Formats: sequence, structure tokens, C-alpha cells
Amino acid sequence: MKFLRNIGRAMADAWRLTKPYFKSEEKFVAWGLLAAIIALNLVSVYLNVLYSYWYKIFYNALQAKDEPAFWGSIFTYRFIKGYPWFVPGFAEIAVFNILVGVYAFYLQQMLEIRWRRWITDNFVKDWLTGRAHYQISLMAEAGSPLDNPDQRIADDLRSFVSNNLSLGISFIANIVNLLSFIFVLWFLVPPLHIFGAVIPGYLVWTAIVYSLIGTYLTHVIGWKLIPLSFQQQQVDADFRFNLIRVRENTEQIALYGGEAEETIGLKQRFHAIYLNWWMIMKRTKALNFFTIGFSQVAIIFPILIAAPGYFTGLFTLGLLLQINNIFGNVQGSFSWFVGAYPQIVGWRATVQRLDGFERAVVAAHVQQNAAPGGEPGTMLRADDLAIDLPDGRKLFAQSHLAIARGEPMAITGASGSGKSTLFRMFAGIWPFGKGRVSRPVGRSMFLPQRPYFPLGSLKRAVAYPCQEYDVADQDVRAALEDVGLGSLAARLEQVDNWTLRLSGGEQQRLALARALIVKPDWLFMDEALSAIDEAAIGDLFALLRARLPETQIISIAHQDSVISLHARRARLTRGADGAMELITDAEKLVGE
Ligand SMILES: Nc1ncnc2c1ncn2[C@@H]1O[C@H](COP(=O)(O)OP(=O)(O)OP(=O)(O)O)[C@@H](O)[C@H]1O
Repeated sequence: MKFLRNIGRAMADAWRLTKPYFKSEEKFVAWGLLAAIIALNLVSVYLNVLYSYWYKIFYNALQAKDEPAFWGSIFTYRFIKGYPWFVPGFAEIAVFNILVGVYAFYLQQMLEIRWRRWITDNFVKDWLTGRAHYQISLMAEAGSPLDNPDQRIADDLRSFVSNNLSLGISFIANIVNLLSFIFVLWFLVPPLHIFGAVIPGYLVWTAIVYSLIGTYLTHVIGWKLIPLSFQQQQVDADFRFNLIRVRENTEQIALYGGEAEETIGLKQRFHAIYLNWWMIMKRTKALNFFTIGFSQVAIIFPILIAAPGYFTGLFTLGLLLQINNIFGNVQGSFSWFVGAYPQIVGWRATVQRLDGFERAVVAAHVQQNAAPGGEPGTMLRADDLAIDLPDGRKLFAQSHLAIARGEPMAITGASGSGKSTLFRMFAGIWPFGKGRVSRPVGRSMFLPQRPYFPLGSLKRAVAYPCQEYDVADQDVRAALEDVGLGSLAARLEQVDNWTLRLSGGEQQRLALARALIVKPDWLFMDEALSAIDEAAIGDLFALLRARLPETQIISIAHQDSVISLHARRARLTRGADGAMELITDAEKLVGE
């Protein structure tokens, strides 16, 4: 019962993931390809049935030493007496089999890549819209982690689509194969007379019992592979993620001389792969003993069952071998589950991981919507605002806060006091807390201390988050010149890992160039000048103000040289209840 319930749940999950594509704008192509693939597979079943009749003709010709019949069976069509259909020779069946086999697979691959493209686009979109990717990362800290979303999008989707198709199609083909051969076997073999009873289709019953026992035992031995396979995908992804971290932080690691530590860390990660793999190996060994043994017995089993009929003269050699072939097909189809078990195990684990991803994305959107919000206004304003940490601890408590347009404002406070988190709240990405935050109308831009650069050309790095094709080359060059990176202006097309290539100060200058291009109404800088040499800070700030006269600047800053550039100040300090509060320089605050 539990087994059937599990199968039902797996099918429901898989269907939920499958359905959208077959109802999408690509549905006609999808259904067309699927229908063609299934049709070709059915033709293949039909060719198999033809083969079984061909066997009989062929072996009877051999037994009768009938040379013309022998050659005829290889090259020409043969009409079988008593049957309403004809049997082509071996050559014709083989040619059709080749064509059907090649095109069934070709079309299956075509459907696979189209489906994968569609579902990957959708997963990427779901992950990136509504800041779900960020909320998912916060969920891990709030206690419901989703491991390696990248692997789920890249690897799990690939194997889901491919396993779904190959398992689904082979399942359908097997059912049709089974029904066709049961039909043939039932009528081909005379009923068994035993102890005065007559058992029609006794070989069919034998095949059913044999295969059901096989299926049941396979599941008993193999079901533990499902969680192990799930676990394997996770530890593999963890290991790869750690390798990527090393690649991305190669310079820091080299400077720290952290290679030995990294080696141990990677070894430990790999150890998790190793241990889990051992468990998979042991289970697979037990399963293989059974499935390989089962298939070995299946080679001889039908001959053993039918041989008495041959020896008593009831069957010709041709019929005996036909029965063997047909029984093999019936039993093979019944035992589909046995052979496909390892693939089903992988498929189930993949479906679980993708289902987990989808649920996490839904939860992430709910969490994002929980971020305090309010009607946009002319100023940045918060009422009854409280900010918590993901684990529920209180970080910031303030009933009221209003920042109007005016002179640049600097926000200061001790390390870890919550300045960046306050900015996250202003940006609307921090869901932990309550109150109303009314963000100013117009475009806001946030510059973090460590800028992010997408992989690609320098122009893409500067234009980000705008599309590089939406920004004119001369604007990018002018912005680079303005922020003192004129030497880069001639290299816009150069592709590099700019996070590794540029110095910390250059990276921050490049981020300022972005602000010059975007011209936001509100510019939030979170220690965005911290890596720039003291002598240049004043000039760069003056440049920002000159080029962006309409932009309201709010900076988080520690350095006096930066703070002094701001006419308005606010300070995060600990209030009476232990949570932080923002104390503003009231005289200079242009209030409500
Ligand atoms: N995603 C998070 N999960 C858990 N705790 C967090 C998270 N982000 C921030 N915190 C915690 O919230 C507190 C405030 O962090 P925040 O980065 O806002 O401080 P800050 O004032 O900007 O510090 P600094 O001046 O050092 O940059 C810190 O104790 C930090 O550990």
C-alpha cells in the first residue's frame, strides 16, 4: 500500500512539473513530437511481433532443411497461412527497425531539448523574479534551507526531462508490447491439460507470476536507493560549489596561503561523496545480484516451461523458439520495472528536488511580499518600523523615520549595528520585521561595498544592471573617464572576470560610473567609497553631485573624510530596549 502511495505521489509530483510545458505556447509542437515518438515506438512493437513470426518460419525452414524457404525468409515477404497479415523477410524488418529506431530517438532528443529549454527558462525566471533567489538564501538562515538551486536548474532539470521522456515512452511501449505478445502467446500455445484441468494461456500466467515476484523483490531490495540517490546529488553539488568558491577566490586563497586548508576542506566534502557512494554501491550490488540473476534465469525459463510440449511432439522447433521469443517479450515487458529501477530511483530523487525548488520559490515570493511596504511618496519614510534578524532576534526598533530630499545624508554606526540591513529594508528586500515603509517615487540605486560584476565584456560590467545594448558606448566611455578609469575606456569589448581583474578601488570607481549612467533619483551608497584613496574621495563625491544634481545621496560611512562630505548625519545607536535606533541630526533634516 505504502509502495503504491509512493508511486502515486511521485506521479503526481512529476505530472505537476510536466503539465505546464504541454499546455504552454509550444504545446502543438510538444504534443506533435510526442505523438510521433509514441507512434514510432508502436511501430517498433509491431516489428517485434513480426520478428516472432519470422522466427518460426526461419527455424522451421532450418529444421526441414528447406533451403528456398530459408533464403525466402531472409529477403522476401511471406504470407502465413491462417493469419490475416503477412510477414516480411528479415531484411525488410531490419531496414524498418533501423529507420524507426533512429528517428524515434532523434525526435525524442528534439523534444527533450525543446522541453528543457522551456522549463529551464521558466525555472530561471521563477528564481530571479520577485527576488526569490535572495529570499531563498535568507530562508536557509531562517531554518528552511534549499541546497544548491544552481544544480537543480542545471542538472536536475536535464535529467528530469530526459528520464521523464525515456521512462514514459518505454513504459507505454512496454504496455503495448505486453498486450500484443500476451494476445499472441495466449492463442499460440494450446491450453495445458493437467490433473484433469484445462488451463488456457498457461504460459501467460506463468510469465505474470514470474514477473510480479521479480518486481516485488526488486523494490524490496532497491527502494533504499531513492534517498541515497537524493543525497548523492546533494553532496556532488556541494563539492562542486566548493570548487567554484576556490576558483572565484583564487587570489585571496593564494595571498592567505590557504591552499592546505582548502585541500582538507575539499577532501572532507569529497569524503561525503565517497561515503554515500559506498552505500549506493552496496545496495546496487544486492540489486544487481537479483536483477542480473533474474534476467539470466529468464533466458532459459520459457524453454524449460515449453520443452515438454516439444518433446511430446506438440510443438515444432520453430514454434518452440517462437514461444521462447514471445514469452521473453511478455516477461521482459512485465519486468520493465525491474530493469528500469535504477533509472526510476534517479528520476524520483530528481522530481523531489525539483518539487522542493518549486515550493521554495513559492515560499520565497510569499516571504518577499511580507517585506514591509507602503505607498510610494516624495520622501523615504517608515512608520512603526521594526527590523528583525532571520532567527527572530530584534535588530532595529524605531516607530518613525523620515528622510526628505535635500543635502546628502551620512548614516554612521558601529560595525554590525544594522546599517546595511536598514538599507535592505529601504530596498524592500528584507522581509523580517514589521511596519510600513514608504519608498520615494523615482529610480533608486544601491551601491554595495563590494560591487558585483557579471561575467562578460567590460561594457556589460559597467552598464549593469542595464542591458549593455541599451547603453551607448560613448556614455560608458565618458562615465569611465569621469571616475578616473580612462585607461579602461578603450577596452569595452574585452571579456574578463572583472572581480578578479580590477583592484578594490577600481571596482568602486566602476560602480560609481554605473550611477553616472543610470542617473538615479535616490542613490544609496553602502561604504561605496571605502576602498578609494583619501585624496580622490572628495573629487569623486563632488563629481557625483555635479553630474547628478537631482539625485538624493544617502551614504553609510565609517571614514570621517566621507562623513564630512555630507551635510546631514544620522547615527545608529542602541536604544533603551536593546534594539538599534536611528538618531538624526534634527536641525539639518528637511522634515515632513
Ligand atoms: N542574512 C543575515 N542573516 C543573519 N544575520 C544577519 C544577516 N545579515 C545581517 N545579519 C546580522 O545583522 C547584524 C547587522 O548587520 P549589518 O550588515 O546590517 O551591519 P552593519 O551595521 O552594516 O555593519 P558594518 O558596518 O560592519 O558593515 C549583524 O550582527 C549581522 O550579523
